[in-house]
Amino acid sequence: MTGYNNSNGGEVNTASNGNGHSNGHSNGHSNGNKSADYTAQENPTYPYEVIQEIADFITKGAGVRPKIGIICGSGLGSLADIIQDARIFEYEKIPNFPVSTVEGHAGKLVVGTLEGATVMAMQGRFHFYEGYPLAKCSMPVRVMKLCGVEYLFATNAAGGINPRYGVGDIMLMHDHVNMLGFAGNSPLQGPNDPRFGPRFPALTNSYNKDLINKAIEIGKAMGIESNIHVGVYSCLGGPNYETIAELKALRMMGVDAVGMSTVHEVITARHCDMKVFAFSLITNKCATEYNDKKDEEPSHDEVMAVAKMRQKDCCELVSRLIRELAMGSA
Ligand SMILES: O=P(O)(O)O[C@@H]1C[C@H](O)[C@@H](CO)O1
Ligand SMILES: Nc1nc2[nH]cnc2c(=O)[nH]1
Repeated sequence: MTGYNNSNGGEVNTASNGNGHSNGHSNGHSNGNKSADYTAQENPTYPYEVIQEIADFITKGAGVRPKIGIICGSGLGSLADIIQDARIFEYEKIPNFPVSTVEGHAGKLVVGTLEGATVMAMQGRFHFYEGYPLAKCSMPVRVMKLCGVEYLFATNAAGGINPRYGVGDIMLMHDHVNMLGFAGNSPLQGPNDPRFGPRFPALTNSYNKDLINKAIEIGKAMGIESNIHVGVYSCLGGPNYETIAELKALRMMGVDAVGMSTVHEVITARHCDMKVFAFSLITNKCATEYNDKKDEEPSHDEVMAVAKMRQKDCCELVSRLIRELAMGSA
C-alpha cells in the first residue's frame, strides 16, 4: 500500500515514495496504519496512487469492474441489500478508507450485480459533520471512478422546504446550492490532479437529464407520480438541523430540500466526468414559521423511520432505472 504524506503544501505526491503512513488518514483499524489523527493543517487530498490502490483492492477482491456506483442515504442501506452475488467489504478492512460513524450508515461497500448491471454501493457515506474534510468525504467517488464506474446514483434523506412536498415524497435533484461552497469549502480544494479532472470544472449540467426523465416515467409506471418532484437540494454542514430564519433564507434562494451530504460527492463525480443521478427522500417537512410545536422539530429517529417506511419504493425506483441503463434505453 502506498504511503503518502501530503503536507508538502502544494504538489500532489504522484509517486509511491514508500515513506510510510504519516498522513493521518488512518482508519485506526485492521490495516496496521498507526498514523496520527487528522489535523486541520493537513492537506486532505488523497494522491491518485492511493485511490488506485484502494480501487485495485476492491476490483481484485470482487472480481468485477462495476459500471454504476450507488451511495445510500440515511436509512436507505436497503438499496445495497438488493444487490446479487454480493461481495461485501467492511470499511474498516479497506486500506486507507474512513469509517462510518452515523446511525443508518452501516459502513460496508457492496459489489455485485443489480438488474443486469455491475454495481458498487456504499452502505454508509461520510459527512462533513463527522469531522472529515470534504475531500475525504467524497474520496470514495474517486475510488468508484478508478474501479470503472461511469454513473453515480446518490441518494439522501432531506428536509422538505418546498411547501408542496410531503413526508415520504421523492425529489429528483436537478440542481443544488452548495452552502459549504459559499463558505469557501470544496472537495476539490488543494492541488489538482488532472488525471481526475480539470482545475476549474463546470457544474452547469451536473444532473443527467435523461436519467431524470426516465425516473419520472418510472415513477408514473409505479403509480407514485404525485409523490415525485424535481427540485433543488442544498447541503449545509450539520449536524444541527436548521433554524427557521435559515430555512426561510434557503426557500428565498430557490431551495426545495435541505440536507447534509451529496453535493460534495456530485462535485467530485462531475470533476472526473461521471454521469450523475441523485434523489432526496423527504423525511420531514421543514417549518418555516415560528411555533412551539415540539412534534414539528426534526430528529434523526424520524428520518430513519421514514426512510424505512419508504425504502421499498426507493429500491424499486433505483432498480428499474438501473435496468433501463443496463438495457441501454436510459
Ligand atoms: O446521509 P444523508 O444525507 O442521507 O443523511 C441525512 C443528513 C444527516 O446525516 C442525517 C440527519 O438526520 O440524515
Ligand atoms: N440539514 C438537514 N438534513 C436533513 N436530513 C433529513 N432531514 C433534514 C433536515 O431537515 N435538514
